[in-house]
Amino acid sequence: MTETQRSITEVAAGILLDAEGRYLLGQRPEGKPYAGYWEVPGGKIEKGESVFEALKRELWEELGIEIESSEELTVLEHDYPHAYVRLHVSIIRDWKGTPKGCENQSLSWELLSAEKPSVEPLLPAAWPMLERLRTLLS
Ligand SMILES: Nc1nc2c([nH]c(=O)n2[C@@H]2O[C@H](COP(=O)(O)OP(=O)(O)OP(=O)(O)O)[C@@H](O)[C@H]2O)c(=O)[nH]1
Repeated sequence: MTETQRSITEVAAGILLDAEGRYLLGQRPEGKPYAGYWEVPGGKIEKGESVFEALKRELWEELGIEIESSEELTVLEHDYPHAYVRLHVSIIRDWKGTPKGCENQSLSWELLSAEKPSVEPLLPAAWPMLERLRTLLS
């Protein structure tokens, strides 16, 4: 397949934001592209799913939490060697349950007011979404 024929992978990503101004990052498990990199929770949107439905499913599978609502933050695209990805990024302020690493992934709560996260490396496309969030909330 040539570059111009690359299909777009649609992804839903959810920034969990708590009352203390912290957001959640998860570490990509072994076996996935960019294993070991930190990311905002989420995953690929399946055929027939809305962004919210995908987010709800992914956050249940990955973190064991239930969400009833989300706020759209931004849509951004990133050209990776393995895929051309379009990320639909939402903010989630309310959820049921305590996030845990259901896929054995490590989790880290990070302060939005900090200059950069305490964990690294981050997936390249995670940086612009955090920038967007800071701009919105500042
Ligand atoms: N969840 C998430 N994915 C991101 C972020 N940034 C980013 O570039 N991506 C990209 O979006 C895609 C998400 O796919 P994924 O592999 O996590 O999706 P998934 O859980 O459905 O994977 P699976 O098909 O292996 O089950 C990957 O290509 C990943 O590199 C981010 O902050 N969060």
